[in-house]
Amino acid sequence: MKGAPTDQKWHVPATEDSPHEGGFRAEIDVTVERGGPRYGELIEQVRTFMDKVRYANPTPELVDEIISDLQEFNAKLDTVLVDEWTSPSGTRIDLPARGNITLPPYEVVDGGEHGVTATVEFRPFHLGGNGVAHGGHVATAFDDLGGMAAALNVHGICRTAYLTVNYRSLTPLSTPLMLRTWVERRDDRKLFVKGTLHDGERLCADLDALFIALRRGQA
Ligand SMILES: CCCCCCCCCCCC(=O)SCCNC(=O)CCNC(=O)[C@H](O)C(C)(C)COP(=O)(O)OP(=O)(O)OC[C@H]1O[C@@H](n2cnc3c(N)ncnc32)[C@H](O)[C@@H]1OP(=O)(O)O
Repeated sequence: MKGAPTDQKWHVPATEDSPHEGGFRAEIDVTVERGGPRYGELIEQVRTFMDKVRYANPTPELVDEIISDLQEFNAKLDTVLVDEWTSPSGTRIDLPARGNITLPPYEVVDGGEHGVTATVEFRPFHLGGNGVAHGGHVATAFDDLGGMAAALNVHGICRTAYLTVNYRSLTPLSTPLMLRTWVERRDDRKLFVKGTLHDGERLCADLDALFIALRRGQA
């Protein structure tokens, strides 16, 4: 098996309280409570673990030991799996990147119909090569924060139709960067979104994207 796990049950069926099956919910059930007060520390430990894995050259014995520890952690989490809408990872709006472990951690400093401004710091595990960020992770940050600008503009969830990132200069790791996104033009359900990523005064990348506002109940 390469590239994706095929032996996992990822699908959690909808219930009456969570009638989302087959769809992309129009609202996100955000929270500052699920997972408890130390949930952010858990996410941070996971990110730190990924940083270490990216740069470690472990002995085979240490690999055996860590696999065994991870199997124990995974068995613990197997007992508390829920659906994507109620998992704190992605819905904890009080945490960087809503506690979403898959996103580069960002902190929104301003957001509204006019756009979003956030600080973002690519972690050591976001390495592309030669000590700088992988372009795909830069695109991920733009997708999420571009999508957020679109969502705030229409007060509803939007989907990416296209996303063009121009890489203007290298994007450093472990450095607070400034990411801005805004809706430049709206044409009914089409939101033309622009964005920039800066390291101080230096432009690292910019964004040209189209997001489509979903119709109610649209998958
Ligand atoms: C606190 C919480 C924060 C919440 C913040 C959370 C932010 C998360 C953001 C993450 C966003 C994602 O990654 S979403 C995942 C990545 N994206 C996807 O998987 C999308 C896959 N594609 C689709 O599902 C679909 O193609 C859609 C939804 C994009 C569009 O389908 P549709 O709804 O049926 O609409 P459709 O009629 O086709 O298109 C509507 C209009 O847009 C135009 N259009 C559509 N696609 C394109 C295109 N690629 N390039 C040009 N134009 C296009 C059409 O010509 C049409 O124009 P006209 O004839 O009207 O003029």
